[in-house]
Amino acid sequence: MTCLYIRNAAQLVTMQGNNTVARCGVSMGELGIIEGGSVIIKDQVIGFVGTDDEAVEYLAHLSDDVQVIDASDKLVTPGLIDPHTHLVFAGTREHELEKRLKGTSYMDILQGGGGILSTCEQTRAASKKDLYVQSEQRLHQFLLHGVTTIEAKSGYGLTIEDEIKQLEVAQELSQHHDVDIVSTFMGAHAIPPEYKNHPDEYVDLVIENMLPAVVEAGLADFCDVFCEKGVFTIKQSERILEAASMLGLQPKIHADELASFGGAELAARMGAVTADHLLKASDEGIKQLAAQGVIAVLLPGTAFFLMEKPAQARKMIDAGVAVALSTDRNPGSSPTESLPFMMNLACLTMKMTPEEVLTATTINAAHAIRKASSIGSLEVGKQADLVLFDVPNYQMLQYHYAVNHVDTVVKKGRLVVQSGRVIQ
Ligand SMILES: N=CN[C@@H](CCC(=O)O)C(=O)O
Ligand SMILES: [Zn+2]
Repeated sequence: MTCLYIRNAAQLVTMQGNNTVARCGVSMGELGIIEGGSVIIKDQVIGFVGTDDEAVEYLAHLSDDVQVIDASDKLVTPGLIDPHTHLVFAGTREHELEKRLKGTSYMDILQGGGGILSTCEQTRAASKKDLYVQSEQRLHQFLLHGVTTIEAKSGYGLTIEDEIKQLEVAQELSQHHDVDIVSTFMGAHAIPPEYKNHPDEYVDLVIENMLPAVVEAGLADFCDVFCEKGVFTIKQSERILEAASMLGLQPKIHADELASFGGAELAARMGAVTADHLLKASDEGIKQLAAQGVIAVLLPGTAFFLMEKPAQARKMIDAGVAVALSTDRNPGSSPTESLPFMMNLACLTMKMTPEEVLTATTINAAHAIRKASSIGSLEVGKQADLVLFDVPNYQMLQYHYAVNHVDTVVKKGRLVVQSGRVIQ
């Protein structure tokens, strides 16, 4: 057997420490850096993490062949994790950008039958094959940006068949692509046009038909709801998430994105795994998220692209909320796979530190999808997902911004990106 020896990194960001729960407060600033650090991978798993002198000693006792990757002028981190995407959908919505630039709001577009509903129309019309091919291209982009695991939501089907179709495509992609996918059922992403005048009947359909079908088919781990003024009410969101929890799906909430609506408070009350967006979260909501250990998944690219004020990340971190970051990849409010650019925006628009953004896209993002026991840090026994960035230190990722610094990606111990190109 051949093992992979990543040698002598300028900086090795391990995220070692107490990783039993998501990090909050000062521990979001602790990266567990080893200067001149090395990692040795055997059989998809990390076998050694330490200084290069220690690595040489460790290798002396191994009889395996060794493939060496010299990382001496590079930054090495855990594979980045994106805990909030709407990966599987058909088509694009560039015409909406022009409308928004001229003053029409995102919500006006949705309420006029466009936005999510126009993607829903295109997704319903698309074959599984089409959806697979379009989503696969997005996954390639994620990988090129150092992302090795993502969460992906349904929510552009809004019928049982079309929601299942999206989730099946995500499952097939996860089986065949190097990026791992964790799935979330989001039948409550919008009220479909056929239920426009009786939304509670759609909520009943989600609860009585869609949820059991999704669970029966084993297609999702989480359930999410777009809890927002003009979309799903607090009461409707609560009903759906309670029903989902009863069936074993863990709750997540699109909360307080466009209006202060009590979404953060609902997330805390329900013990949701995450509350996402939170641009308009109230002070009380922030306090309750901290008290209940709900992870805030912040999406600075969405605020940027919708030209809204970003979430109050500093206030949240100072209040003790554990923060994760994500692209929110979708065709309307965040058409990008660049998680590194989201990290830049988190620093530059929300004043998160370079240390905090790395925590938010590794170990805290792993907690946000309940995968922290296997990914999110470089520790012996964990899955060997790593990124080599062509920079000498972690601060450079935020300073030399909006540039893709990814050189090499290792997924489950295998080289999948080299010199910035996907290896087929
Ligand atoms: N806000 C709701 N859902 C997505 C946007 C989906 C879309 O516009 O297609 C979000 O998280 O931003
Ligand atoms: Zn979203």
